[in-house]
Amino acid sequence: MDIDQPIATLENVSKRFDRQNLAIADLTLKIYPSEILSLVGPSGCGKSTLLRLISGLTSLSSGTLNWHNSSQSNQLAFVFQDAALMPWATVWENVYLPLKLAGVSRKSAQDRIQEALELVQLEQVSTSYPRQLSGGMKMRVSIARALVNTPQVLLMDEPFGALDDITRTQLNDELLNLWSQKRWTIVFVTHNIYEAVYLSHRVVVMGTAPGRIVAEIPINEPYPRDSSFRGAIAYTEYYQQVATALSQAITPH
Ligand SMILES: Nc1ncnc2c1ncn2[C@@H]1O[C@H](COP(=O)(O)OP(=O)(O)OP(=O)(O)O)[C@@H](O)[C@H]1O
Repeated sequence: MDIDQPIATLENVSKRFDRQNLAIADLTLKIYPSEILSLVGPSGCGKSTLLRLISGLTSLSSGTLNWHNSSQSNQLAFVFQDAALMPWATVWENVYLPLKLAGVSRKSAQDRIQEALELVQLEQVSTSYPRQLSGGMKMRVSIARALVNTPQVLLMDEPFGALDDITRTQLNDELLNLWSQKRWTIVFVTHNIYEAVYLSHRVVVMGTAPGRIVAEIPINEPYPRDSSFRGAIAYTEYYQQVATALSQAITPH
């Protein structure tokens, strides 16, 4: 695949929920293969709406969304902040759910579930129930459930927003480690600037009223990234760049 060619292009996209509420206005964005793209912005600027537009869960009011290889639009997986696991079902059963819904038998699903659980290092707890797991482990189950369908594009809506800082840092590292193996395209919504800088090739800063892009900040730091990046001056400088763009984002234009 040509990495200079976007896999998806949103052009002049707007989303209006009702007459008063223009959630997103005239937004243009290209998404490239295997990139990690973060969306940051003040509450209500339309980050989740944009993710839902990309996923096709919400329809555009105007503009276009093109998947340049039509099969890619079918290979999306969503991860939400709330792990949303079935409490009465084991880890294995929770990860099996998308395959079950797709009509895959338990026997045929076995290997894929095993691989997904190994990826997030949960194969030891496959027979545990969600109540027996920590918040970080629940989120890993949620990620395994997204990965079991072998998506090409992961849409993640504040997946680590409810976790403590140490667990978040750990899961950021695990996500990058998984990404280096699988090279999905990831669109990642977060309120945490450090997280956005650490993970991303590109941080897209959105502003409110109406929801729009105010800055795109490339993070020109090679992968693999680790704690040495977190301690680097460049990390703080990127943080400042994003923070400055964000402070402009909340000023009406
Ligand atoms: N289903 C809906 N019906 C009506 N309005 C909606 C709907 N979904 C979102 N909105 C509105 O669209 C705007 C953008 O909301 P959205 O949830 O996308 O913002 P956000 O940037 O993700 O916010 P947060 O950071 O608080 O999660 C808000 O004004 C919100 O009230």
